[in-house]
Amino acid sequence: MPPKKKAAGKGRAPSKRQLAEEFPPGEVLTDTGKKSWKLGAPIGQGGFGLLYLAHENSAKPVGADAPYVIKVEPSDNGPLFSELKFYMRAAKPDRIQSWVKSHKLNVLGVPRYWGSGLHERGGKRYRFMVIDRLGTDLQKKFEECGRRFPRKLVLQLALRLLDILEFIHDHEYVHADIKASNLMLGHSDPDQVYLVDYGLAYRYAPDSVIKEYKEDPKRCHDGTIEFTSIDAHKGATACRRSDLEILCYCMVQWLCGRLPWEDKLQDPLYVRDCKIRSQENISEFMNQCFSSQDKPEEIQRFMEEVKSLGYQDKPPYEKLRSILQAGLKSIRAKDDGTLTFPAVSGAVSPAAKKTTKRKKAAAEEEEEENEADGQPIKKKRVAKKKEVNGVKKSPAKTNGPKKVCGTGKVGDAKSRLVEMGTQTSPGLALRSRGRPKKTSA
Ligand SMILES: Nc1ncnc2c1ncn2[C@@H]1O[C@H](COP(=O)(O)OP(=O)(O)OP(=O)(O)O)[C@@H](O)[C@H]1O
Repeated sequence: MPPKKKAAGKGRAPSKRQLAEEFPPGEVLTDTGKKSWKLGAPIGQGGFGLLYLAHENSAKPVGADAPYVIKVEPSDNGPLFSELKFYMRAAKPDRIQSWVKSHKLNVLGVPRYWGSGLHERGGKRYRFMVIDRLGTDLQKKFEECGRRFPRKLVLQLALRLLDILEFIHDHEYVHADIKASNLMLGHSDPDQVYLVDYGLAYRYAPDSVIKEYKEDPKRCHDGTIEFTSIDAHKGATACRRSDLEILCYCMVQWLCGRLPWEDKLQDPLYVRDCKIRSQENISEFMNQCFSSQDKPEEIQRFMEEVKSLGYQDKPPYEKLRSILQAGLKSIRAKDDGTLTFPAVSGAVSPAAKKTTKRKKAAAEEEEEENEADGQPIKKKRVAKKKEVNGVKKSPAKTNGPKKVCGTGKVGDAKSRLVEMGTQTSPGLALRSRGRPKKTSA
């Protein structure tokens, strides 16, 4: 990550973090490999930047069928930087292709990286990254399905996620923020699911040397509060077992609608203790979540297996797959490669909370600035004007997990978007992927 901005001197106003301005369709960006890309309509907004449809540069305008997206952020914000590192190390198309081949997969749900670079406009510098364009996010599907996914679908999603996790773990990274709003269906193939948002991804084994377990009180509860791992609650950096533990909580939420600690997400110690207790007595946890007729035995077995993993252990991916396959067999289902979402209209849920590495860094940076200015440390901000480039926007609805401990700026940016549509489609108002506005811890 580029160096953090130094704290402003006493008496100086805190420096303002920039959000990317909206570029007009047709803007041409040239990547570090000298390849030119043309921007189309913006289709999403993240914490610090915008996401546009894109195509290789040509005389034609970029249409609704564009196969790529470009994420653009002001270059001195830095947040795209760590995500970019992941994509450059792990997600080059030939690397993914050879993994798919050697592991006999049909597809691997990691968006491919096509290029990146710096772009200047109006005297400002922007960082950009080109990746595959994807479709709807699973949080939206979850809400549409009345916050329940059928067992077959959950087991299929978990099988896809095991493939993805095995790949990213093998490339020295853990994701650390798996959840429905970070899972997106393919744009051209909605039966594929992709894990996105590597802003929190952590390189747990740089140059194959696995990090030691170490608790850092400043990092406690990193991640999305309802799903984050016990390791993260304790302030340890994420490891391979953390990703699997997070996956367990996602599966349980998808199956039964809610996790037992969801009523008190504003109390991270309570959430941590509930998770510790559930791990100590998985059978009791299952009783809390499921009725005796609905209890999915494979989830309990999966959780027992994950619980047995040490901090540095490599997960037994194949064994975990076979547990999920046994679950499918027990309901006389097969992983037939089709993801079927039942059509039920569901209510929008209360949002949960999260701290991301990038937002936490931003919060810390802002704290430094405030401290240096002699101002009280604020983690929550009042929403700012809801306007993008002169166009008034309604605040985005939050239908997914929220982030804890922010500057408020991410929420501000997202609150300028309108939530619409079922796909990230051009012409629709921008919306966030169910990633929620932040609140203070
Ligand atoms: N590859 C993609 N194809 C299509 N839409 C995408 C893709 N990746 C992300 N999006 C959409 O763009 C929005 C912004 O994504 P982005 O990863 O920048 O933000 P975020 O994850 O919500 O925020 P942050 O990473 O800053 O926490 C998402 O909410 C999603 O709807």
